[in-house]
Amino acid sequence: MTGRTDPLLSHAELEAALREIGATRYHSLHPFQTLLQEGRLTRAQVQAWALNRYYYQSNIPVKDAIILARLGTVELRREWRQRILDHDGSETERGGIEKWIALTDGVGLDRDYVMSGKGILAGTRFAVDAYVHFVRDRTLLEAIASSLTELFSPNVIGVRTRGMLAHYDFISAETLAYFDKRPVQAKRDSDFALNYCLEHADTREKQEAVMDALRFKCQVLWAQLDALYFSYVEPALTPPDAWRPGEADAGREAR
Ligand SMILES: O=C(O)c1cc(C(=O)O)c2c(n1)C(=O)C(=O)c1cc(C(=O)O)[nH]c1-2
Repeated sequence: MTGRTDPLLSHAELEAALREIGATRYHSLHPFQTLLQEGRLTRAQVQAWALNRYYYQSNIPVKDAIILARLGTVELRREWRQRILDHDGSETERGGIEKWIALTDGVGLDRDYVMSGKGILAGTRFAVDAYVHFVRDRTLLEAIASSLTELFSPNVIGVRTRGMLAHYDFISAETLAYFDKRPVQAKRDSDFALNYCLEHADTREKQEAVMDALRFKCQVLWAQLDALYFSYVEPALTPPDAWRPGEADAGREAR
């Protein structure tokens, strides 16, 4: 057992501890992720994933704007604002949110419905809102540490994209274009966040807080896939108010 009064970890030890948290808790290990990348979901189940994940995507620049406002120097803000640009885009470049809408278009969901936020699972909403509130309420160090799941995302994105393209005839490379730039962006962002955390966690207590923030964020991602699994795979108990297969399906007759 480790405690908050244990000695300070070296940078290498803290990094190894963070990587161990990812190796045992990241959403790449979730059964829903396995089904998704192995082509074992129906089109409707993939639609449920795309619809719910839009809520995560659309809140990423919101949480980054909260962090931005808490950063005390021009250099740090300049670094962090790139994250907001990546998602919100600009006059000349499509951002991640727009590309996610291309993804939900691609799987046949009505875009007004997707953007309205209607039909998303309560589990999705609670998990994503908890992430936004975490970066607002905790220390800046914890807020930055909670983005460290991105250390592990390039790998899962590669496996997921290759798997989906290979297994689903309704998925094209254009539909998944959102993921093209993410591994490079995620590496840049997580390298920066990791260095920040290694440098600023200068007591054992802060190092433990960084690890706890990463565990929390793994739970934010895991809980979203739990909600999808429970509601649309097994036992497939779709809650009242949640999207149902066939609803908002741009590929079929509107009802
Ligand atoms: O596809 C994925 O598995 C995945 C994971 C994560 C992550 O680990 O939080 C992010 C993303 N994608 C992503 O696209 C993204 O923009 C993103 C931002 C953040 C963050 O916490 O700031 N995580 C993630």
